Amino acid sequence: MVASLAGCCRCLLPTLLQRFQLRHFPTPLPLQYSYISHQLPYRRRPSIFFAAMSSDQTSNLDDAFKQKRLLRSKVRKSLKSMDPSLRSQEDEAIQNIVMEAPWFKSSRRMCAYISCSALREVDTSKLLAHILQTPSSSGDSSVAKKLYVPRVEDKNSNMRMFLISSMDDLIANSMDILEPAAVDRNGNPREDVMESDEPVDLFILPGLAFDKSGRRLGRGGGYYDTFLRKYQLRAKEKNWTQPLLVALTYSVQIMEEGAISMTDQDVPVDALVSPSGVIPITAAALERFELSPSAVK
Ligand SMILES: Nc1nc2c(c(=O)[nH]1)N(C=O)[C@@H](CNc1ccc(C(=O)N[C@@H](CCC(=O)O)C(=O)O)cc1)CN2
Ligand SMILES: Nc1ncnc2c1ncn2[C@@H]1O[C@H](COP(=O)(O)OP(=O)(O)OP(=O)(O)O)[C@@H](O)[C@H]1O
Repeated sequence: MVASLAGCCRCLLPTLLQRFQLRHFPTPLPLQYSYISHQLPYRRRPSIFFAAMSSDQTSNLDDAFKQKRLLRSKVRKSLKSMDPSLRSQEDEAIQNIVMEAPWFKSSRRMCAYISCSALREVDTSKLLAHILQTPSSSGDSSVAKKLYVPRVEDKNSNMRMFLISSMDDLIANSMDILEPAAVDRNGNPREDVMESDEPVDLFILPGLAFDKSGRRLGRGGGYYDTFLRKYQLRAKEKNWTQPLLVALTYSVQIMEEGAISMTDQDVPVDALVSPSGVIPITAAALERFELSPSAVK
């Protein structure tokens, strides 16, 4: 059934994309990943764990991490040499595309990153300001959006996402990234998205590099992959629709397919937003972007 949906999406895709003014990269749906298999949480593990893996598996894994490191340093260089005026044009274009998108407008609960300009991340400041002012500007609390943002807990790839209501809720951490304290200014604990009884509709994700089949290269901490796996598990247990995973990317961060190594702990994204438009990848993205076959009259 999945295969037939994929085939169906593929043949309808050009018409749908033209109709909805989206960009298409010819990616087979659903995704087929050539994962390198390993079973353990993969912060650098003590060698006792590696004893359970064959030497081929460990060396494949080491190759994958080595390729990731090389690609990270290549992408960091291209981001550093990006013309600042091009960067701000792209920042503006990407955020406008998101804010105008129906799938963004209809999202009520979101997790998003607080961009760090020193890391040359796609700017989210306008987007976040827009999310935070939505209830007051519309005067209708029923359309209010809830925003959860990351906070690093430790060096073991643990991160939590806390509810904020204002950018004033944030303070710079040791990496100079703004993040919320676990308690608010009155000493009350903030709402942790993992403890919320309502599902997150949308994740806005950062990353260093992406490809058109949804592979994402992060900064190497494993924070997002660990968090997303946990959240997906919670959504499954609660019988919720899985959140849509959308990554923001400058043009120079989009790689040829196959350039990003994947391990089975990496969580692929559903769609990318680049300055040229939205790039839907999975059937879930097509559905949320109202591009499902049933949307064609
Ligand atoms: N804005 C933002 N917030 C985020 C993340 C992110 O990628 N972006 N994270 C996503 O995980 C978590 C924090 N993880 C981070 C991991 C590495 C670096 C960092 O500064 N990396 C340097 C290289 C450091 C080194 O190699 O020693 C870099 O990438 O240049 C920052 C945040 C949670 N919050
Ligand atoms: N050779 C290695 N063997 C085993 N684990 C490693 C190796 N190199 C790095 N790791 C660990 O794997 C984890 C994830 O690394 P990976 O490169 O996939 O992160 P990422 O996907 O870039 O990060 P994020 O999920 O935060 O975006 C990190 O905790 C890292 O310490």
